[in-house]
Amino acid sequence: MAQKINDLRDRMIVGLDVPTIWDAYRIVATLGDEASFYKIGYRLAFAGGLDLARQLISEGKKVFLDLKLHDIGNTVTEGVESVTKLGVTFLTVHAYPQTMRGAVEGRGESALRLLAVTALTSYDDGDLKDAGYGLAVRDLVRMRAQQARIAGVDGIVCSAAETEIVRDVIGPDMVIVTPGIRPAGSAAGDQKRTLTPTEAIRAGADHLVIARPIIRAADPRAAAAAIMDEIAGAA
Ligand SMILES: O=C(O)c1cc(=O)[nH]c(=O)n1[C@@H]1O[C@H](COP(=O)(O)O)[C@@H](O)[C@H]1O
Repeated sequence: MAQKINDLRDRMIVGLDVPTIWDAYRIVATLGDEASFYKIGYRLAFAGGLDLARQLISEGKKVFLDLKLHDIGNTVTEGVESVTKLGVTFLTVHAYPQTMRGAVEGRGESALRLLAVTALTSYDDGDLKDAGYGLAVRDLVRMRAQQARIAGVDGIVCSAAETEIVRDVIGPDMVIVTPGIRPAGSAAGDQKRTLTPTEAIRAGADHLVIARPIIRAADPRAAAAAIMDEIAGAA
């Protein structure tokens, strides 16, 4: 796994889940060298976040564009083709076979890496049942990881609690990206499948996605530094 990640700092991806690009710039300035990789989700993507992505990339940061695309295959292909021109590192799509095949076609030979979201970390077995699924979380994650490997995407988004199952299915080359990370003592909020940074790294996650425990901390830089210390200690 280590060969996929050149810089230990890249293992921490900070979610810029803030309302405006000015709030995002403030966080990036505050974190300084503590963070090298940022995630832009819908909240910012619909509020100037694509320009922010280009700006961050021009400053040497890496960007994960979290759009969780899901549509008919042709529309996904065309959407992903547009994203390849932004220069972002990661893009999320939902792990439905048609969607993933469409996304792989749109990615083509570009440098964009596609991540397939298996089962959202705010879901437990009961939430999946409510959504009409007859599978437990772990079984759905395993099935979708298998389908993702066959479709040819580049990585999996799952809870760190499922890294072992997923690694077993996808082999050593695809990346595993885990949100739902909570340092000991921090509020889970709406997340249901959480692990600490240390547990996630020890379980084999390549990248940890963390938003509220950093961006809503009284001292975001200290919070990010503490998480990086945990990552370095467990890696
Ligand atoms: O694709 C994601 O990044 C994602 C997938 C998932 O299953 N769960 C999940 O929380 N996320 C994202 O990861 C971030 C987690 O944020 P916090 O719970 O505040 O750390 C949010 O931006 C979510 O949109």
